Amino acid sequence: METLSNAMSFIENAMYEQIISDLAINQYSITDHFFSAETVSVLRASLLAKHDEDRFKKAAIGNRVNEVIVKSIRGDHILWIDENMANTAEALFFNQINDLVGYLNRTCFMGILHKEFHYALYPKATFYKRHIDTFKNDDRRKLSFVCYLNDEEWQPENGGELVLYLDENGREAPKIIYPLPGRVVIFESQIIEHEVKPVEVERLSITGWLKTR
Ligand SMILES: O=C(O)CCC(=O)C(=O)O
Ligand SMILES: [Fe+2]
Repeated sequence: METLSNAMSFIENAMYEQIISDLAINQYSITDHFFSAETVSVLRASLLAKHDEDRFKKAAIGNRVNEVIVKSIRGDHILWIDENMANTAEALFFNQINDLVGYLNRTCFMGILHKEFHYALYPKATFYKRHIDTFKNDDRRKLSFVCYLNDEEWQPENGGELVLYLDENGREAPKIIYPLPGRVVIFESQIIEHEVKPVEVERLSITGWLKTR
């Protein structure tokens, strides 16, 4: 039987603590090697296999009830990932996400109840113009999460930087982030405007949201 002290025992996780403190101070966090090289490599293979099977769709703007495809705003192709149908790679992904969510809820009472994730592939010359991740008719998205699945040789000239438009004492301060493999960027969905710069080389990622209610 589980004793009370077992139930309450808690192992502090330095990586998660860093994320929590970065989010509290800056409203965003960047974590390199959130996923191991092995996990990134199986997730990339899973993304590419499903893309080859033609399962991706052109991404739309708006939420699932009122979406439209506008190539002048975003040009990525996406595929939603169903946790209940996860393959081995996706199960590794969700294990780690669920661990993070459990930690956030236990330590910060964040009240994350739902999550949604999709693969994204940005073909050459596509981009995602400056936007915010919450919808007019739905503000449940609390934290935006992006994980990059590009290969190890990713170069700055490949483009596709994520730019976060931060506020520094009332002045706009763009923060440029390269989509390096295994890197995870988490930010406040309701606050931070951001964009994906045009890509020169196909750019691979998983994007998702941790949601309340
Ligand atoms: O891929 C990224 O860096 C960000 C993607 C994004 O902003 C989105 O899908 O809403
Ligand atoms: Fe976004």
